[in-house]
Amino acid sequence: MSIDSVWPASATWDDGVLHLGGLAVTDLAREHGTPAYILDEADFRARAQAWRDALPGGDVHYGGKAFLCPEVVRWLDRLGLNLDVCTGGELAVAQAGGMPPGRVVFHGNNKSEHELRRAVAWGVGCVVLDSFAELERLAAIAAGHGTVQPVMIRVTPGVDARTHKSIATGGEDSKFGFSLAAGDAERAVALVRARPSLRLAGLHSHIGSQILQLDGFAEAARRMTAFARAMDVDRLDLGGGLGIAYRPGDPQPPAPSDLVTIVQKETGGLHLSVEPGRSIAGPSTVALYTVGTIKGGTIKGGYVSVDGGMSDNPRPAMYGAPYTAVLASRASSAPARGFTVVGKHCESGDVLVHDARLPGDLEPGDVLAVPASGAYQRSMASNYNHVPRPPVVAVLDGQARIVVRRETESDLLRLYP
Ligand SMILES: Cc1ncc(COP(=O)(O)O)c(C=O)c1O
Ligand SMILES: N[C@@H](CCCC[NH3+])C(=O)O
Repeated sequence: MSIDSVWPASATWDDGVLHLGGLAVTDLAREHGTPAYILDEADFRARAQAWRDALPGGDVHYGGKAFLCPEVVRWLDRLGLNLDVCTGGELAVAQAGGMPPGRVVFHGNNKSEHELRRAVAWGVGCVVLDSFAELERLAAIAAGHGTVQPVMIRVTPGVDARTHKSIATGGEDSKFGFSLAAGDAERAVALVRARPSLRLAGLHSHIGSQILQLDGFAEAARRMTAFARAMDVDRLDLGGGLGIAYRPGDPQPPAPSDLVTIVQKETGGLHLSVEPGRSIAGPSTVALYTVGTIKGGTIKGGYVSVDGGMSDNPRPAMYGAPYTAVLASRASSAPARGFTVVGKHCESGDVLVHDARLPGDLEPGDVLAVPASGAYQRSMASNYNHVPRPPVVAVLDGQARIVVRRETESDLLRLYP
């Protein structure tokens, strides 16, 4: 199966049973339970490597918010990727995974004093400044620590990324960054240069996420390059944002090398960094669910309830994100019917797939597979209704390894004094 397909590279089908990393999902579901995220390790690494290869002279910082655990940090480290974190929690995972601090970039529009102190004390390679208040806070912390902290300035370039409004970040009206148009970005450059405890290491922009057309990246690169030249800065970080296909019929996203080529036409000789998250993690992982109940299933549609839901994938409820679900545990020749695949939460909006086509003989106990489940799913999972969060199981060459274990009710009860 091609790496561009909606399924991970190792996916094969044998008599109606999906195999990932050489293992039948029926066996994985039996051993690890459902819901579960099955991560194709080779697929993840290949996508990370494709970014690394696309930008040999620059830096690739994996956007850890898409999905992070210590094992993934170790893979990235060995592949020569750096890491973008945006909270103290993500920083802690970077530390736990052994990422050298100099290869960590620390983001966030409201980093706490405590988070900034930790970042400086650990020696993170770069803090991306997002506000004037933070600039002064960090300058004081670094001075107190007796260090000179490298920083980038996050610039809002005023570019429409053509994505869902909740995940667009580069327009003029954004909670992120310093406005280019209002002159805030220029003022921030001057202020950083006036603070002996800060060193300007570059300029940053990130226009949004799940972007499938490259023109927004090109426009951002054009504006950022002009600004960098005007400010005499020679390093640009253009953030993440490349989208993925969620359903078999979706347009194939551009390759990392396509994006880099387009952007480099604008940035000329400037040193370039990128921060891909979704395009590495998203397609690598398949979510498995077990069918519990079925209602209807007519031309008008019925409901298939599975054992997970908006707690392990809030994206359909939050962004109207489209997904597909397929029967993955047996062959069926029954004609397909329309179903809404829903979760087990007390919420009518608890929908995983709005317009699934599933065999009419679907029954409780069948396993459904949802591809493209690796980004912003486990990382955004919640304990709504006191549901323990699912595990992430990495598969490779017939071996399965738990890289995030399933939460238990004891984990949840431990919170209560
Ligand atoms: C600053 C920054 N960098 C990188 C990313 C990763 O983006 P994506 O997962 O869309 O590649 C994000 C998330 O949108 C971000 O906010
Ligand atoms: N959580 C969003 C992406 C946010 C990107 C982070 N800045 C999603 O699920 O699509």
